[in-house]
Amino acid sequence: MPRATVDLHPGQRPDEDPSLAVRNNGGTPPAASPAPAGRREALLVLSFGGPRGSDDVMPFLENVTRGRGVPPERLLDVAEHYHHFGGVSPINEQNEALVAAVAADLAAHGVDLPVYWGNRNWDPYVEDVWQQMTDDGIEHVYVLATSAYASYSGCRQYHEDVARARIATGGGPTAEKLPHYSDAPGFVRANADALAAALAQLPEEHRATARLVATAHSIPVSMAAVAGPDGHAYEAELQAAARAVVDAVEPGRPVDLVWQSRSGPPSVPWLEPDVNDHLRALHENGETAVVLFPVGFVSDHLEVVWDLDHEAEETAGELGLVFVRAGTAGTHPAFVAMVRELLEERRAGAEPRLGTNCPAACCFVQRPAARPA
Ligand SMILES: CC1=C(CCC(=O)O)c2cc3nc(cc4[nH]c(cc5[nH]c(cc1n2)c(C)c5CCC(=O)O)c(CCC(=O)O)c4C)C(CCC(=O)O)=C3C
Ligand SMILES: [Fe+2]
Repeated sequence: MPRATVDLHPGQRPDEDPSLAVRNNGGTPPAASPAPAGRREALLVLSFGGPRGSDDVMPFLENVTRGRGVPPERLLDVAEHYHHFGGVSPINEQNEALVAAVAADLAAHGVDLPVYWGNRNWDPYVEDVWQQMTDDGIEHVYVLATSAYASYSGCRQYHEDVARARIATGGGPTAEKLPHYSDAPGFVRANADALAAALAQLPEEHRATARLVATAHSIPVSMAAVAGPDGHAYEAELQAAARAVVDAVEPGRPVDLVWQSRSGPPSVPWLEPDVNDHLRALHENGETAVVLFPVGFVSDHLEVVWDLDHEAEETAGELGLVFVRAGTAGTHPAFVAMVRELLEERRAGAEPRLGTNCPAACCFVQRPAARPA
């Protein structure tokens, strides 16, 4: 079966072969050569997408889960979460705000580069924005995925989105995905400031003792096993990010990493423990207050505003746990500046200091075949 992705060999550059979709350096540093002078370049913020109203919800969910073996009961459940907000996902507004903040920051720093936005699962689709960039004469695109971590869902699938868009448009600009950035100082700073603000919201008597709990989207155990070049990079990067965020607030304070928003059929194992089970365990251990910080998400997605602010908060309430949920990176100036730094590092052809590049072949997951209708 043909694959809709293109792998580069270590050290190979997309410029050498315009049919190659995504520059991916095979785990070696990118070639230390600056962007060719006069090349028309752009930044693309590439995201997940989300519905804009109730009529969009089911078609959006069908886009997300096509061929993924997600049971219909789970889909109806998640549809209800969206309907609770009038079918409007918060993610679109958040991406618009990020694009505006990044464009303003680039302009303020004299970087003359247009910023585009496209999604995997909903309008504006990546295929359409690719056509737009082609029509605008863009020759090369740097791709910022709105996901900070390794894994098929958070990294590899965004490479596939670019490849699909290039196939749909017969080429268009060459592209390189900026590295995932969970360890970039700007990302850590943004999350640390949010965590500090959340701690400050706690009643005084709980501030020093509240349990700090980082959360991230659960993924299937099989997907976690092949994340990153040596496997398990999703969990490892999350552990490191949770640690770094807490250390920036209060060095050495204990932190737990737990999982939220599991999907898929119950028969398929996903990363555990679930955040709600973890809250119960904390309560049994005598904890009285908890600060949750969703370091696995770059903005307050539906999973954050529903699964944490509604479900986890309710669990905490039942247990009598004092509960505060910290914010996400969003448009924190340090996070916005990080985007410029990642970009400038690549444009200058400098040795990369920030982020992690996945080798071309990692994070592949053998998907179950689509179920017959
Ligand atoms: C690792 C990861 C991220 C973080 C990295 C990244 O950001 O890319 C993420 C983000 C997101 N996931 C989102 C929404 C959904 N994810 C689903 C399903 C799934 N997610 C998975 C993983 C991840 N997902 C997986 C393994 C599945 C099972 C199906 C499959 O194998 O692909 C489903 C189907 C219903 C369900 O079962 O939940 C929905 C609706 C939204 C938009 C939210 C909004 O509207 O604000 C965002 C940002
Ligand atoms: Fe998801």
